[in-house]
Amino acid sequence: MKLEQIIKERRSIKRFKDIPVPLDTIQSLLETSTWAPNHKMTQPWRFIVVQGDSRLKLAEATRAFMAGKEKDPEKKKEAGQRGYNKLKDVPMFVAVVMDENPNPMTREEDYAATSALIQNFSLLAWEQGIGMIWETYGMIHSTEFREALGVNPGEKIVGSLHVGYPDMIPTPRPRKSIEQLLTVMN
Ligand SMILES: Cc1cc2nc3c(=O)[nH]c(=O)nc-3n(C[C@H](O)[C@H](O)[C@H](O)COP(=O)(O)O)c2cc1C
Repeated sequence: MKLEQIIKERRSIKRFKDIPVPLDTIQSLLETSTWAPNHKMTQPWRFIVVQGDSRLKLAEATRAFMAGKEKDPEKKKEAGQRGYNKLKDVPMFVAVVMDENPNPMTREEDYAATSALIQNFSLLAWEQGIGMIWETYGMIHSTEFREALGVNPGEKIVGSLHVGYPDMIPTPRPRKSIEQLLTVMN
């Protein structure tokens, strides 16, 4: 596949086949992804892969987080179960974690570099038939989720990537035309 085709055909995937993703493939794709541009070469990232039974830890953390947002006991249970169900069948999670640099400008540049890394990863995976969705749902900021992943104070979860072999590839949402977006200054 040409790069142009990979960029255009990649989609965010929410439904996955019940097939595990090989860890060595993911490790190799992450290694390649780290060749992202990075001002001052801070390399602020690390990765936490969650597979097998450990996935249920994240599902349980999500149950606790979602339940905690409701007051009514019945709604609590339902919200918790919805949260649990959203995560329980995800074949693999890759949490991309970034050091939060005390300098705000470096922190912003680090976030940009980490985002470039995630896009690298997503495109490389797509080339191998592996799909993902970059999730920034509320619980990535919660104590429950952070503790379940072993994320330290001073670290930001930039994305919880749900990774697996696509079961359904959604129709793309249209992009603005380049004519709308481009200003040329001669
Ligand atoms: C920083 C970032 C955070 C995202 N967080 C979520 C999310 O929490 N939930 C979700 O459904 N999609 C999330 N997405 C995926 C977007 O919804 C998706 O990229 C967009 O709808 C375009 O679809 P496509 O990726 O298939 O082209 C996120 C994307 C980015 C870049």
